[in-house]
Amino acid sequence: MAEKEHFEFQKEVKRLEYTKQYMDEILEASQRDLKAVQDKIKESMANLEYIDSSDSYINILTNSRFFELALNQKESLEAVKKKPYFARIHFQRTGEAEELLYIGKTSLFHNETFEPIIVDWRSPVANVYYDGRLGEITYPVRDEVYSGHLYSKRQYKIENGNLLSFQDVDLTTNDELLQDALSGKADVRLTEIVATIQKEQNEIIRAHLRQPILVQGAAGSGKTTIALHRISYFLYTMGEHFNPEQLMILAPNKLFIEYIGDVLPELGVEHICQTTYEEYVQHATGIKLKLQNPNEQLEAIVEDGLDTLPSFNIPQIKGTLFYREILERYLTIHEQHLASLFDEDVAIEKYKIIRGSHLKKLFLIAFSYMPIEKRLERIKKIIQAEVKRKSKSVIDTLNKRYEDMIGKALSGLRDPDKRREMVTKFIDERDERLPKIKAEAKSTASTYMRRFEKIKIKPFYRKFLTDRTILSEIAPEWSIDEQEKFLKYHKKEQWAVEDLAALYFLHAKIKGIPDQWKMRVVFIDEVQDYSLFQLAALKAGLETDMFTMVGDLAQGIHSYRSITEWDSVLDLFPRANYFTLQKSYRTTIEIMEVANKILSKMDEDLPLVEPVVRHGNIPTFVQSEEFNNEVIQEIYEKLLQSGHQSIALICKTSKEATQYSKQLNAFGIEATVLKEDSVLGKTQLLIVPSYLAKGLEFDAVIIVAFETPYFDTPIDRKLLYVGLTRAMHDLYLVGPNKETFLLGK
Ligand SMILES: Nc1ncnc2c1ncn2[C@@H]1O[C@H](COP(=O)(O)OP(=O)(O)OP(=O)(O)O)[C@@H](O)[C@H]1O
Repeated sequence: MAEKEHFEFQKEVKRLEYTKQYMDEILEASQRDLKAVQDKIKESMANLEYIDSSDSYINILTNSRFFELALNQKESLEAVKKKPYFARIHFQRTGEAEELLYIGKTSLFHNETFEPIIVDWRSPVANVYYDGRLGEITYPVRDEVYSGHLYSKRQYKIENGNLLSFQDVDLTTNDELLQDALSGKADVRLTEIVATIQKEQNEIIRAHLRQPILVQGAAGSGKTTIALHRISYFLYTMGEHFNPEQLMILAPNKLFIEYIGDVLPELGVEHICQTTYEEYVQHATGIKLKLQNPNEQLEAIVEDGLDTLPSFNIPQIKGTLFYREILERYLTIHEQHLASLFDEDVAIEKYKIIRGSHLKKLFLIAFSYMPIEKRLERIKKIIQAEVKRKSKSVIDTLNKRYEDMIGKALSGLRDPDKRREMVTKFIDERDERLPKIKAEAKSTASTYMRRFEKIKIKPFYRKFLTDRTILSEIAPEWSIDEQEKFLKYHKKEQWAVEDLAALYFLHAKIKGIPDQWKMRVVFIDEVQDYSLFQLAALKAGLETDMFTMVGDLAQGIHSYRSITEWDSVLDLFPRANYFTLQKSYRTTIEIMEVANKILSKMDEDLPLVEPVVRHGNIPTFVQSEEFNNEVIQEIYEKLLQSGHQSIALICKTSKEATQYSKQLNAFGIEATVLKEDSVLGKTQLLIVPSYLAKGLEFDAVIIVAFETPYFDTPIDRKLLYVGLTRAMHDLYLVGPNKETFLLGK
C-alpha cells in the first residue's frame, strides 16, 4: 500500500480533512436546526439532474442518508466520521465530465454545490467499483444501462479518521484490503464487508431485486454476509416505498440471530423482522406449540452413527410436496362439506333473497383464490347487502299489498262492523309482520352463516394425523401398513419442526395470514435445512416468491428431513436466478485442504472449495485415547499465545459438550457450553456441539472425538465438515486416531 511518501499522499490527507470538516459542519447544523437544512436541500434539489439518473431527485433523497443520520443517530454519524470512505473511483460517465467519487457506507452531498462528497456503496454508480474491470464499463440504473470509462480504483486504509495508506488496484494487484480483512482476528459476531465485496458476491447482492434468488455457496464463501448486504441494498434501492417491517430474515436459531445482530445496524438496516421459522409460524398462526428440539432428533440419529432411517421416514415425508398434496385433499373434503351447507337458499319468510347454489358457486369458484374463512366472510357481506336491498322491496311490496287490502275492505264492505273488523285485522297484521321482517332481515346473514362453524387449526390437523378413515381416503398411495405406522406415530400428541409447514399451510388456506405477518420479502439463511414443503407453505401463505435463499448442501446436517438437491427448489421458484459461490474467504488453504477431503467423500458431488490465497498453519492431529485435560490445556494455551481470541472446542453431541466442560472447569480451564440462547462472549473456551456450530466462525477450532467418532455416513460427514470449516486460522484434531475424523492413516 502507498504510504506517506506517495506523491498524492498529502492530497489524500487534505481530502479526508475536508470531508471530516464538512461532516462537522453538518453535525453542528444538526445541533441547531437540521430539519430546516434538510428541507432546503430537498427543495433545491427538486429540479436537479444528477449523476445516476434523471430520477435524480429520488436518488439524492435516498442518497442523502447522511442528513437523516445526523438528524436521528449521532452515534452512527460519529462512526462514519472515523472512516468516511474506503475507496475512490476515477470515473467518467459517457458524455459527462471526469469525476473522482469517494465511496463510503453512507452518502454525503454538499448542500450548496451539490458536489457528492461521499457516494453510498449501494448507489448504482458504486457498482463500478465492485465490478472489477478498468476501462469501458456499463452499469445498470433502474431499468436503464449506463456506460462510462473507469480510469482507476483506489482503496484506503483509514482508522480513527486518519489516513494510514492507500493503494491503486486493478485485476492484477493483490487485493491487500481483502487480505488484511481476512487475516484479522474473528470478531465474536459477523461484520460488514462493504470495502472488500468481491465481484461474484456483488453480483448476488445486486441481483434483480424483484426476482427470487437461490445461492449454493461453499462454507465460508460469504453467504450470510452477502444476504445481509443484499438486505441493505434492497432497502436502500426501494427507498421510502418499502416498509422494512415487511422484510423478514429467517435464521436457523436464536444464537444465529445474535451472531448477525451487529451487522444490520452497521449497514443501516433497522426494523426488519429477524426470527426463526418456528417462531414465525407460531406468531403468524397464533398457534402455540411445545416443539421437540430438532437437534435432539438429530442427536438421536447420529449418536449410534448408523444413520438408521426407516424406509417410511415420517419427518422426511412431512417435508415433501406429496404431503402438501395429501393436505390439499384433506382441505378439499372440508371445503366440499362447507359447500354442501349452501344447499339451502337465503330467505326472509318465504321470500327468497339469494339462491344457495349461487353462493356455493361464489364459494367454490369465484372466491377460490381466498382462504376459506375469508370467502365465508365475504359471502356474509354479500348476503347482508342483498338482504338490505331486497328486504326493503319485500317490505314495500307487502306495505302496498296491505294498503290495497285495507282499501278494498274500506270500499267493498258495507257492514261497518265487519269493515272495521277487517281493516283493524289488516292493520294489526301489517304492524306485527313488517317490523318482524325488518328485525329478521337484520340477522338473516348471521343466522344463515351460523352453520359454518369456525375451526381451530391444531385440532383440525391433529384429526388428520389420527383418523383412520380420513387417512385411508386421502392417502391411498400409502399401504395399509404405512397408514398404520403413521397413525401409531401420532398416537401421543407431540409436535416437531416438520409439522410447522403443515400447520402454517392449513392456517393460510383456511384463515389466511394476518397482514402484520404477511411479509413481502423473505431472506433465508441455511436454506438447505428446510424442507421443500416448508418453503412451499411459506410461499403460499405470503403469496409471494420474493425469496433470497442461501445455503450449502454440504452442510445439510438435517438432510434426513430436508432438501438434498436444488432442482426441486428451482421448480418451486421458477423465476429464481441461481448462483454458486466456490471461494471460501474464511479458512486458510491448509484448513480447506482437510475440509475438502471430507467434502469429496460426500454423495452430493459438489465441487471442491477454493480458498482465497491465504496460508496458515497446517492442521495438527493430536493422538489421545481419551479426553485429556492436559492435552486440551496445552493446545488452548498455544492458541492463546498466538493471539487468538475466539476459540471453540467442537464435539459431536451436546452430552459430550456438557461432560467436557465439567471436566475442564474442574481442572481450572474456564469453559462454557454454547447453547441456543447463549450470548456470544469473547474470553472463555467455548464448547460447541457440532450441529450448533453451523454458520459461526472462530479464530481457532479444536475438534475432539472419542466416545462418538465420526462415521463414514452422510450425516456424520456433514457434521465433521461443518466443524472443520468453522476455523479461520488454526485447527486441531484430537482423538485416538485419524480415522476418527475420516482422514485415513
Ligand atoms: N468479500 C469479503 N471480504 C472480507 N471478508 C469476507 C468477504 N466475504 C466473506 N468474508 C468473510 O468470510 C467469513 C465467512 O462469511 P460467511 O459467514 O458469510 O460465510 P457463509 O458462506 O455464510 O459460511 P458458512 O456456510 O460456513 O456458514 C466471514 O468472516 C466474512 O466476514
